[in-house]
Amino acid sequence: MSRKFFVGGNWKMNGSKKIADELLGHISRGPLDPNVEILIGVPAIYLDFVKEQAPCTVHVSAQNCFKTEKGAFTGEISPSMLKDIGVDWVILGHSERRQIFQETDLLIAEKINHALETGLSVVACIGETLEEREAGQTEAVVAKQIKAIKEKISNWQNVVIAYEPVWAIGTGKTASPQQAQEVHKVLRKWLTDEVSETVAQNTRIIYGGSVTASNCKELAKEVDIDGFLVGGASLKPEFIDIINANQ
Ligand SMILES: O=C(CO)COP(=O)(O)O
Repeated sequence: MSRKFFVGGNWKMNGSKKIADELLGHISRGPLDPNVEILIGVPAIYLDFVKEQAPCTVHVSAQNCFKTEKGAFTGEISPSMLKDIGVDWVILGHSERRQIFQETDLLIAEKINHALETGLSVVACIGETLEEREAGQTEAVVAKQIKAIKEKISNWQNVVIAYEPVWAIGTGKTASPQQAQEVHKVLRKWLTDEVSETVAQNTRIIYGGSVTASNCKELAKEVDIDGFLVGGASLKPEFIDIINANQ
């Protein structure tokens, strides 16, 4: 199994130049496990600033982008603009985009396709709400979300899947290692059945939702958890401990 552990920090709409300097300071001082691929998802306005200073081993990522190269789409940024400033990654389909900005499965899939075609790598987020979980629909919901993506893309090589149950995001209520593993396993089986065994074995499936320094080690032990997408704790020094969860 060759999946490199992957830890992303999603700053969401937080930070300032001063805070970015501080966070980059923590990351630069490390120590960072060399066997971990690291990403920071930065507000678009600070991408250039952060890119200038981040260690070259850390991927600097956008948190969103649109589905076309250019045009009359006021307020949007395109994958080719990201490439133009040297940003090679984007987080797409985050539940906050889905819920607050009403992004649909189809729009997200189109964005992922265009980002990949432009040469970006993508962290593609999926996950069920509390209501859906309580109704026993978790597997059906994540299958529907991943299917929408599959229908628009042909190459999974530059895709990391982030399973982020909505009820665990920003709530302090982490999925237990067993709960997370169960869904990751379902997703890997889905990839085996619907895409290929190779894609299933090679695609990282990372977990997000109230990951902290104190719960990351237990989560990291699960066979199908290949890393994390971290919100709140990525704005704190403990992000380094989460990067090093496997040590
Ligand atoms: O949404 C998340 C990462 O994208 C998770 O956020 P929290 O870690 O703050 O729960």
